[in-house]
Amino acid sequence: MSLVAGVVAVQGDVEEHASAIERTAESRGYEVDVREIRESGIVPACDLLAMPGGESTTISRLVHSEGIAPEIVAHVEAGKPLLATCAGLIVASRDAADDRVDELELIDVTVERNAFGRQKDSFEAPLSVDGLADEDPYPAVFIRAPAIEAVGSADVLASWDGRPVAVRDGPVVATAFHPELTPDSRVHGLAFFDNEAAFVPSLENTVR
Ligand SMILES: NC(=O)CC[C@H](N)C(=O)O
Repeated sequence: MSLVAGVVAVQGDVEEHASAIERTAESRGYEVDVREIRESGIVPACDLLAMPGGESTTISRLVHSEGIAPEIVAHVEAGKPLLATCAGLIVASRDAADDRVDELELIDVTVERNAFGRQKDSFEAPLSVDGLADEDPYPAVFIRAPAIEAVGSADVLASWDGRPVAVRDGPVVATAFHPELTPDSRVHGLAFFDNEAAFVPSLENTVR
């Protein structure tokens, strides 16, 4: 069984997501072909997608100018899984409160960019995340992270400092932190293989 995974690669920490996806798929016994997405035409062939951290205004501008944005929307509308992290969460949100971000409106949340204070620009926190394979705390790395300010129909999976930092909205799982930067692949596992609301075409008719 070989899966096709896409990592939105217009900007941001692409390699780390590609490695995390390979690790996660292998641990589940699947082969995976990871494709870096810098142009339109690749997303429709993908079973699952990651939109990484980086600089959200740049990622937003390029996914629109390259014609990738409507393909990501169609992927999610088809029920296929998307993991959106940090800047990816900002771009996928309903409202990022910044005119330079043209949101994809895939997650019913409002976010505030760079919301965790200056002394906390970068930090690691042990999080309790709903839906992970076990209950051990998840080592979450935050780098100039956004906060999720208002949650509509999305489910909150984890909070830190009284604010939601991981959510699920149908086939989309999104985090304010960077699950691709730690060897712990449970968040990728949740987003791609354990989300009952998501459909992975290549795994249809296989026992997960
Ligand atoms: N690590 C990140 O992805 C940071 C996101 C960045 N602060 C932004 O708003 O685009």
